[in-house]
Amino acid sequence: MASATVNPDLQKERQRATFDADQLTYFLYDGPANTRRKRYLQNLAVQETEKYKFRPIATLSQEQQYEQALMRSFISGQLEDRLELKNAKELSFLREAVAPQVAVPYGLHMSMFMNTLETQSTEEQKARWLPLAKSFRMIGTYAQTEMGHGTFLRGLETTATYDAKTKEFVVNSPTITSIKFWPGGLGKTANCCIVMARLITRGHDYGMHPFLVQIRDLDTHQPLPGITVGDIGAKFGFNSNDNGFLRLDNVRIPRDNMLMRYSQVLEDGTYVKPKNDRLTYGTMTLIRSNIVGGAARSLSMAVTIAVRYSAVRRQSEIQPGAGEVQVLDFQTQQMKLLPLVATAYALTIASRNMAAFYLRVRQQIEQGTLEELPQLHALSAGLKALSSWQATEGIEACRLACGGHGYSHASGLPKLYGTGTPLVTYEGENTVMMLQTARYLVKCHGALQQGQKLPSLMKYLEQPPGGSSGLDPRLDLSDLVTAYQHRAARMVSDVSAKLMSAASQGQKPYAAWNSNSVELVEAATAHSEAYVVKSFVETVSTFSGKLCSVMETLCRLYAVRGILKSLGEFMQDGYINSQQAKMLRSCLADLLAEVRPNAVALVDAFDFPDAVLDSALGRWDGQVYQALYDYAVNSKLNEKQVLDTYHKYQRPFMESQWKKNTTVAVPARL
Ligand SMILES: CCC/C=C/C(=O)SCCNC(=O)CCNC(=O)[C@H](O)C(C)(C)COP(=O)([O-])OP(=O)([O-])OC[C@H]1O[C@@H](n2cnc3c(N)ncnc32)[C@H](O)[C@@H]1OP(=O)([O-])[O-]
Ligand SMILES: Cc1cc2nc3c(=O)[nH]c(=O)nc-3n(C[C@H](O)[C@H](O)[C@H](O)COP(=O)(O)OP(=O)(O)OC[C@H]3O[C@@H](n4cnc5c(N)ncnc54)[C@H](O)[C@@H]3O)c2cc1C
Repeated sequence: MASATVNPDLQKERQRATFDADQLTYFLYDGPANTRRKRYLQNLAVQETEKYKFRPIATLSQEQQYEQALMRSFISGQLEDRLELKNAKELSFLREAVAPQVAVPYGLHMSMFMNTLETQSTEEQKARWLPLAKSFRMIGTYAQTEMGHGTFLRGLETTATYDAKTKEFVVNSPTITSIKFWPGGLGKTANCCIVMARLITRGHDYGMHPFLVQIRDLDTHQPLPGITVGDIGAKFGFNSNDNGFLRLDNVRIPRDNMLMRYSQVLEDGTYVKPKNDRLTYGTMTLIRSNIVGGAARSLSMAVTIAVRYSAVRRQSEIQPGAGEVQVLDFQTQQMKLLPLVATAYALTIASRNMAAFYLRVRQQIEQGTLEELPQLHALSAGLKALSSWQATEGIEACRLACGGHGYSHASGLPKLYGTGTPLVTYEGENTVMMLQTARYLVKCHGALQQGQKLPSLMKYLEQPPGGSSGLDPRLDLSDLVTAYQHRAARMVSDVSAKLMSAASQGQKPYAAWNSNSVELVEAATAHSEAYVVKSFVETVSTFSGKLCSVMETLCRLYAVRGILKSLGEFMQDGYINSQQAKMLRSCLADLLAEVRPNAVALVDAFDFPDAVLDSALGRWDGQVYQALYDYAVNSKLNEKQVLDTYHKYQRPFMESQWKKNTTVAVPARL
């Protein structure tokens, strides 16, 4: 990433780094060869996309955004074919550079639709559908959420009623609230979808199951009879995606359009139960695992922008008369940004472990072993929630840390927030996800009380209550992990005790659950944080040399900042005492100062090309003022010096005001 003139402050930042940022980049992208390949693909994608001179997406109408997103996918498709790309990671790097932070209408086809076909269809169904889906003859989406229900899946109202006479299902949206609402790409792009509907056969309702429903003609793209489909209108962000609605009026589909890998309906209408009825939820679990990595990447982009800008931005003095300083030299600015750099790395590492765990359990499921499914569900739900909360809050904090220019779309930060914040809601609303994790934690606690052994991830709950932390100013990494585990174990134990005590006083379990749900969410958050800290510590311990010491410092910063944010939870049972709390506060200041010289190198290591950051403030060369000026000059409003609106509205308005006082003498020039 060479540039003719790099801002001297950024240049100095890079020279003063105490470690080789490339080594960290190699870690992030799995070695030098893969890094070179990633750079090659992204450079190519950027060069190709630049030819189209796309206008910034924020300046476009909803229709234009949708059109631009489709064009970007078209460019990506051409490149993918030319390069014969198959590898999932390579595809994701290419697509990231062709459509940076653009929610493309085929997103749901390529993720949830394909995955549901692959994991929930029989071999015969796969043979029938996958070639059509892979060649984009079928373009699908995942239609689960309805107007009335997104979270409570047992409340879905869409029905698929089996008609044994014709060997068909009749799929129906019986009420306004049963209309499918929100699925990505559903409005205008998809010609079919997985409809999640309540299966009814022989008069019995078996709950939510997946069905393949064609909604548009494969040739004319016109909606089929019985289908009312469209776009749901402008949203907070994501406007390049045609999130849609779908109303099904007694639409008939063949029996074998039900995805029958796990449960089946035989020709005579007999229902065959799955081994575990939660297997139907499998696609959501995959996407939740992926969201952890997506959240980490969005936050990494935001901190890259904010840290580089803070190194370039000079404003105010620290020492009177000594000249204006880089705003990154203010301790308060370091406090805003450096823990977020640490968070970006912490989540990146956790997401890798999450992905590996997902793959392992998925392989077991393929072989019919479901033992680790509850653990996978609990971990993916908790990490999905934690990572998307931390990333969303972090992106907004980065925007605020960039002052006025952060508010401009030129900063790239509003776009990151717009595509980042729905992660909190979709694929399982975060509070609801934390409560799922809490449900598992309480179960584990109960199992422990009965003397059962816990799975490895939960072993830490076995530690005896009480005790005190060994934390001292050396901030031993294992002491930090133990502190997080102790806090989570204590919170799980406390809230479990409350539930048991409520039960012994005759309170119904559901009522006790609800009246303790704030604490349950807190306990699940503590558990998820303990996992992230442990993953971070275990990973940095595998580094060596200067990189190791830089990453250990960053890891300490993440952990110490987290303790101080929730200090009450660590001190409640006296595990951390007030002396240690004081000590941690001064350690935090030291850690900020220690990370400061490496701040720019740490974000450089994420290796985002400028086009991916799409930010005037986050440019690699630091030429932010020229970029901001270019962005301003290119505003649509500047295309003409005097706009038609001047004659249409402004002038008549001014004249109406002049009439009120005709005696004012108006000079030719002011
Ligand atoms: C790019 C992306 C675009 C976006 C796309 C979307 O948003 S698509 C739309 C995304 N929409 C959403 O994400 C919707 C979010 N809502 C849901 O996922 C569910 O309705 C629910 C989990 C909230 C409750 O479900 P419920 O009422 O059926 O559950 P319950 O609480 O009564 O628990 C029963 C048992 O099931 C277990 N279990 C649950 N889930 C899983 C799982 N995945 N795996 C394994 N197990 C699971 C649970 O642990 C419990 O086990 P236990 O303790 O009995 O042994
Ligand atoms: C950009 C975007 C894309 C989407 N894409 C798709 C898609 O492709 N396919 C699809 O099917 N859906 C999609 N969705 C829908 C999404 O999955 C749902 O919005 C999500 O699951 C949350 O459900 P909800 O909207 O019903 O929220 P609600 O459940 O109504 O949440 C409202 C509030 O109620 C609280 N609440 C609800 N239940 C509980 C509970 N049990 N305990 C405590 N609090 C509770 C929540 O915490 C929240 O604060 C998308 C949504 C968005 C924003």
